Amino acid sequence: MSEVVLSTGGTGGHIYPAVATARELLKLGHRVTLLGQLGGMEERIAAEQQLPFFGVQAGKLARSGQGRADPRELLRAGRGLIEARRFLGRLRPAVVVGFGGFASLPGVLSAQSLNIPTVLHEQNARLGLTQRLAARRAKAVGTAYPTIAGLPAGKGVLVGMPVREERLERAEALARLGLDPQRLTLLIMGGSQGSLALNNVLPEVLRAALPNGESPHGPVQVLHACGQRWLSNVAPRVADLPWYTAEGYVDAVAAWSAADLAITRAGTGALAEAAFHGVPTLMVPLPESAENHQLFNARAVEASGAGQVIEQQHVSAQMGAAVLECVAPQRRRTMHSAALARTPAGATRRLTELVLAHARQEAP
Ligand SMILES: CC(=O)N[C@H]1[C@@H](OP(=O)(O)OP(=O)(O)OC[C@H]2O[C@@H](n3ccc(=O)[nH]c3=O)[C@H](O)[C@@H]2O)O[C@H](CO)[C@@H](O)[C@@H]1O
Repeated sequence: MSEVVLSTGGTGGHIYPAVATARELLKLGHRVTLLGQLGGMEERIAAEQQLPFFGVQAGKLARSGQGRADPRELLRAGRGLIEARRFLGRLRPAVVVGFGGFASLPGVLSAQSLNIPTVLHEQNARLGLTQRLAARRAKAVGTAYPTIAGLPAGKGVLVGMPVREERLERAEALARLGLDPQRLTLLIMGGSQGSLALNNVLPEVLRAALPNGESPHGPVQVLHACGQRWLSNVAPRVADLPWYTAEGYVDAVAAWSAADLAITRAGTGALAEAAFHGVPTLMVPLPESAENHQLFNARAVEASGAGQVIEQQHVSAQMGAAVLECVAPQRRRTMHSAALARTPAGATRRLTELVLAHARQEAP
């Protein structure tokens, strides 16, 4: 049995893979602690999931990946390093796993300074800032994509992105969501908060592209997960369209099980779920994502044949035609197979195995 510390925080994209790995380690009889920012989202999620948590201060080393950091943030980062070092020095875990994001930095760098083995998980197709600082001294970097920009040679091991490996029958999923089984289902999912840029244009673009919800390849319905705070803006604009449903937040397992095609941002969480469910995606990368990593994610999926990139400034002009092309049966089948070929099934298990392979053996 090993003591494992999982260092994570900041956004769901960094936290949920850590939670999945922690659960798998517990199942195997190991001890785990989540290490993150005091008062961060990770502290709340750890409590909900009943996982032990240790909080330290954390600070951003750069503003959105560019520019100089705020000196107060640097001070917090420095204090976090001292606090994490003290904690790890006492606990002496067999391995520390870093999931990226500024909140994971104190745990990973202080583990490396104490010669505790570290393994990283990079969720995006471009190595994030925290991971760049830690990759050279890490034992290995588990990756969600086959090729990662900025990764030192010989460190990467493709494990995939941990996702909820649950699937519903299409008919059951459609019934749960109150959707019509006779229509193809187009899911719009902008990320956990929705996407203002997609919300602003897609209702009108799709109204024009799919008159009465009809396409040359059969009737289509839209399920638009627009984000809770945008619902009062989006819902009235589609209230007269019986084939267009706007929801603040949808049950992701049901939505992906029902979908035949999706329009998404290019966060790895959503893209990995799309692959698990075999759903082709028209991806609109978030231009403001740190160091434009979503464009790297989207290009990787596009290269696999499972999706198509439409940059944000071209959504109004190009999305309608792209949807009509992708509902054509032959194109949809090809993209569906390419999506399934990217399945992240087993990612949690593979990452856990990688972590344990580098854990220091306890003295007999
Ligand atoms: C803005 C930003 O920088 N986002 C990053 C963040 O993703 P972030 O966590 O913001 O977004 P993702 O697309 O990765 O995941 C969104 C998650 O929300 C769920 N969902 C969404 C809407 C809904 O109605 N119901 C629902 O359940 C989706 O199923 C998915 O699991 O971390 C990811 C992994 O490091 C990165 O790839 C993303 O680029």
